[in-house]
Amino acid sequence: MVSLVVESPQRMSASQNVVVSETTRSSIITTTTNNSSSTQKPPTAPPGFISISKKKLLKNLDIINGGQRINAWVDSMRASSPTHLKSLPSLSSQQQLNSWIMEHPSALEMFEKIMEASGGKQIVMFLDYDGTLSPIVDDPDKAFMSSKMRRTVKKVAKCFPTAIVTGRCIDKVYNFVKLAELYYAGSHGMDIKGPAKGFSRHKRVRQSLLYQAASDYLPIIDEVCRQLVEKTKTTPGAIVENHKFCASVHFRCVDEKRWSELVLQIRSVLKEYPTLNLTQGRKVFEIRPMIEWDKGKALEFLLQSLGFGNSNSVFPVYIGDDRTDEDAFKMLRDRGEGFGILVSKYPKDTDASYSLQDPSEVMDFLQRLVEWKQMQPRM
Ligand SMILES: O=P(O)(O)OC[C@H]1O[C@H](O[C@H]2O[C@H](CO)[C@@H](O)[C@H](O)[C@H]2O)[C@H](O)[C@@H](O)[C@@H]1O
Repeated sequence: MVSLVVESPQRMSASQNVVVSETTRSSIITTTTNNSSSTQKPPTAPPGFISISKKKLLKNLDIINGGQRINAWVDSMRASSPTHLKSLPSLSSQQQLNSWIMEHPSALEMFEKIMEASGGKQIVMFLDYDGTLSPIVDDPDKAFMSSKMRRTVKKVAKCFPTAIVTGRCIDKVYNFVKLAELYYAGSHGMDIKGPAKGFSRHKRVRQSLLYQAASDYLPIIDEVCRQLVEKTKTTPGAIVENHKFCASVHFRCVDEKRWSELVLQIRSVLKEYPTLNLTQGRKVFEIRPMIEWDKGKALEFLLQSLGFGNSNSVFPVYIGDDRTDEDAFKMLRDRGEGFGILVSKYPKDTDASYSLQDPSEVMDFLQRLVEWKQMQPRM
């Protein structure tokens, strides 16, 4: 049994409540209601009991429940984006790593075998952005991809239909990638665009809209982002990003001592929005509409748009590093077509079949893919 370093072990909804039984509590606390008439005095509690109004009791219960939830969030924040296996004894961590690698071998080492498995089917490439095409950095606005990576992705797109699937909004990711020939699924797949008709390699053309799964949420996300900016401004290092159909609150640069304060701030905003979900990525909270749509659904939608809906002649390959990429890995496993590659140096619980260590290995893999394609006889 391998014990794993999991980036965001819990997927919790902001509206999920830990239920504390009132029956148990009533043995130590008696409650009084606020709707008793002004002439009626609330009954006094017998000696040894505390008298507390129902309103106050509910508030206190919420603090107790909230406290438990906040600790769970902070634990999960601590586990997010591990950078080393320090907490594990070195020998066993090496054994764990070896055993994980056996289960999720390097996509570079298995390259020939993977290509053999594609068996002449149409390869379609899906690429996550942060941590996959660009290295993870402190400032999300400075997550640039290298020119070499851009040239490589450009070559990949000449060989195979290629899509960027990201948590960021399309405009932001486009500013980093700058390739009009790609498909883009932004806001965790809730905003999908394709290369514009009449696309020219020489001039920038607007992508054409294919699907927006959460268009109703646009004003809500805008409002929530404004409130989150306001609420978190007293927490140094917190960064709020508006991704149009979803939002992110970064804690990579927030002092660990202030994490619970940040969770409280986020929760105090989200409690007014029961249709939004709170999940966690790499040192980031993700706020998303509570709808049945994710990167896996976006992948399926794109395959359908490309004419491979029920086809068994397609071989999709998805490369990603984060928790939200798991929905796409799972989709491929369930379809029994293609496979996922997880970008990680550390063992993680994943539905991906293969692994690559970091964006530079992703680039090597993509380059080999292009070379392999160029060697194939033309049909
Ligand atoms: O789906 P992705 O493209 O992987 O987007 C997920 C989040 O990526 C970005 O945050 C991550 O990268 C930042 C820059 O390297 C890093 O500072 C942060 O800690 C990472 O979580 C993006 O800024 C987020 O909004 C996305 O949700």
